[in-house]
Formats: sequence, C-alpha cells, structure tokens
Amino acid sequence: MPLPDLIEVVPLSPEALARLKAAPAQIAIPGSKSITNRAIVLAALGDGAVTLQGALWSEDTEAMTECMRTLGINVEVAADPLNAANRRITVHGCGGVVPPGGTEEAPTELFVANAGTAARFLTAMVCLGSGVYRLSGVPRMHERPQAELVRALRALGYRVDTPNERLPALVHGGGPRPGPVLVSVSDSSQFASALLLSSARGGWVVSTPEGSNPDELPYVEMTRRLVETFPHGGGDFQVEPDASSASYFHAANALFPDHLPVRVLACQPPKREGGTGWQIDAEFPRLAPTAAAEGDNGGGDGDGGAAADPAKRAKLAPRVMTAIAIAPLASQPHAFASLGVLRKQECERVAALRDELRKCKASVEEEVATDTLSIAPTAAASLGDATVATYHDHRMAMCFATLALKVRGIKIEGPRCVRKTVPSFFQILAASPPSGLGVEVWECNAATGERLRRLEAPEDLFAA
Ligand SMILES: O=C(O)C1=C[C@@H](OP(=O)(O)O)[C@@H](O)[C@H](O)C1
Ligand SMILES: C=C(OP(=O)(O)O)C(=O)O
Repeated sequence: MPLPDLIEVVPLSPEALARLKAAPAQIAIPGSKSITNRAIVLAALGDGAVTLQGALWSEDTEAMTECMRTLGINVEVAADPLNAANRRITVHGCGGVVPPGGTEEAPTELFVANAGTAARFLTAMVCLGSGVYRLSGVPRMHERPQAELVRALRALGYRVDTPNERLPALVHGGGPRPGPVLVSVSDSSQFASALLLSSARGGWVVSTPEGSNPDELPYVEMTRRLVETFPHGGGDFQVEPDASSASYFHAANALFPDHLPVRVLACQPPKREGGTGWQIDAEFPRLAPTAAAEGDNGGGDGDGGAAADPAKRAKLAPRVMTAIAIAPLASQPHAFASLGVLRKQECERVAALRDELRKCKASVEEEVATDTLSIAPTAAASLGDATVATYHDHRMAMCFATLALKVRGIKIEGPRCVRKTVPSFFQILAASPPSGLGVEVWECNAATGERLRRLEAPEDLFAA
C-alpha cells in the first residue's frame, strides 16, 4: 500500500531518545536533486556517455529523465547498490546537437511536473535544438516565475511563445547564437543556472546584474563549479547526498541537543570544514535554531540575522523552511526576513508556514512589507494537536514531520508530496535504528482523524 492520505507522526519518547543517545541513528541521505538535474543536462549536452553515481530518483529527477528520453537522448537507469533511493543514471550525450523538436502544430511535448530545475534548465537547453518544443507542468508550475528567463533567451535571439511569460511555452530551437546575456535572479536563481548549463554549446556569455555577489548566489555558484569539473567527454560523476534533505535530520539534533539522536552519513561538510561547498544547505547544522540553552548553539543565528539583508539570497535556500518549522521550539525568538522568493515556489510558503504553525498553536507574526516571519518560543507541551495541510509541497510535509518529532498530535495531510525530492523520507523516519529514527508513523482516517494502524512496512511508507 502506498503512503496514505493522512498520517500522524508521533514524538520520540524518552525511552526512544535514551536508546538513540546510546547509539545514534546513522542516516544515509539520498542524492542531491540540484546536482542530479544539473548533471543530467550537462551529460546530455556532452560528447560521451556519463554515468551518474548516487543520483537521486524522485519526481523531479524522473521528470528530467523522461523529458530527455522524449527529446531522443538515451538515458539508462539502473539500481544503485549503495542506496535504494538512488540510481545509477547513464546519459549518452548528444555532442551539443539537441535532437530536433516537432512543429508548431505538433511540438515535442516536455512535461516538467513541478520541477523548477527541469522547467528552467530545459527551456534554455531546447533553444539549442531545431523545430518546436512545448514545455508544460502541473498547475502550480504554470504559476511559478519564468519571465526573466524568457526575456533573456529572446535577447539572445530565440523565439519563445507564451501568452503570460510562464509555462506552458512553445520554444523554437535556434541552434547556437553566441552573445552576452544579463539575467536577473530576483525571482529565481535557476534562470542564471539554466543559461550557464547550456552556455558552452550556445556560445552565451552569462552574467548576473552588478551587486549580485557570487557568494550570495550559492546555486549559481554550484552551477559554475559543476560546469568546470564535469566530465564533458564521458566518464563517471559522483552526486553528493542532498544537504537540503539532510536538514530535517540535522534538525532532530537541534530539537534534542541533550541526545543528538542522529548522525548524518556521507554528506559534504560546509566549505570552511573542507567540503566542496557546492550545497549551501550544508550550513544548516551551524545555523539551525536550537532548543539548547542560550549561548550553547555554536553562534548560530537561526538564519534570522543575515536574512535581514535582502541581498543575502543564500538565506533563501530550502533549509530556511526547516529552520522556521522548528523555531517555535528554540530557546530564543527568531525573525526570518526577506522570504519573498518562497512565496513563488511549490506553494505560497510564507503563508503556508504561518498558517500551519499557527494551527499547531505556535506564536507567529508576519510582516508582509519585509516578507518576515517572527517566531517566539513556546513549550513543546503547549504546541500540537493539529491537522497540517501541505499544499502539495514536499518541504511542508518534511518540515512538519520534523516538528512532530517533539510535538504531539501532528497529523500530516497528503504526505505523498515528499516524492518530489525524498520519496523515502517517511521510511527513513520510521526505520528501526541505526538506519532510521524508529519514529511511530500512523495511518489515520482521512475524515475523522482517528488512528487506524501503525505503518512499519517499508512499502507502506514509501511515497510512490
Ligand atoms: O538551482 C537549484 O537547484 C535550486 C535553486 C533554488 O531555487 P530559487 O533560486 O528558485 O529560489 C532552491 O530553492 C531550489 O530548491 C533548488
Ligand atoms: C524550490 C524548490 O524546488 P524547485 O527545484 O522546484 O525550484 C525546493 O525544492 O524547495
């Protein structure tokens, strides 16, 4: 049975915590969505066959894989013996010649679901082809921003037809059209990443407006580093575990600083600790709001302080949602500012976090003018007893499941949305230590909320 429509995640008991303190869970995190989908594009445009090891297999990467196959790029997908949530993906490069699309009447149809990476990266990539491609996604993807990317591609000389500057869009392939292009990242950094990934084949010289310091554009920097180090002529490429997915498990340590129940395996540490620095969310353990006594949190600012600077886009990486979700349990108040970009992602995330945290009886104030959420601490015992809506947003489900590790009575609607990036999320939560946290997850009656049965079989916990 697939994951049901309503589940309850039960807080870790004192006994379970004592066991985890003695032998912390050792959690293997699936591959990075951002790196997997970048690597698929780079490999598709490359000259040989590249095998991606440790690649994430989830809705977003399946959407990218399917689009490549529809384009006529040969992609082979095999099991990854090291992690059932990953795959070995071999992509046979087209040598920069993107296979031709269809006609205006019968374009090649590319369905990107709700994958921002696929929507943006493929819009730019198919400009290098010939004929016509039509990109579409789920209704929410048709609301998400695309205008600045379309503008930049038109400035390079490509024809992109869309009535409202969003998807669905008809892209007319135009082959390489060398030239400089300036792209704003204020709606999404993925516009610059999209252009950079195809820039070598298109002859595009991509820049972001002055003032957008590369250090403040971590995902654009990730793209540049990946383009530099990728085996464009064929070979193997190792995908890192996903640091944003890891944030939920690091958050467990922030919630239980006396127990530190989790060790996150094989994730890259932040750059200053010798990691690649590709994933900005590797910073989460240092910045997470913590339930530790004041002064005990290694100087973390809960993302609040620096987020007040609107230029600091790094603060808007997915980990900020994890930080917001656990902030009610922190030892100090936290303010998260400049959250505007979150309003345009999988759902209106600022409103969603505000409303669902309030349902859990957290103290949350929103200042609309500065896109700020301010959260005051509340005792865990005074929080909870809420049925939380997830708005088809994987991060809403994972954030509230994390809060539920310490807050009783949290039921999560539509948990299958985690399939976008971590289909195995509830499997990991529920698996017995050491491979999981041993958390109780219950199927609930969707109408009455009453508990029906505890979900323990891995297939019952997988978001297919
Ligand atoms: O390029 C990427 O892989 C991503 C960039 C960010 O998006 P935005 O720049 O649109 O905020 C981030 O939130 C998303 O999860 C992944
Ligand atoms: C914003 C996100 O995804 P996308 O790649 O669809 O933009 C996200 O995963 O939080």
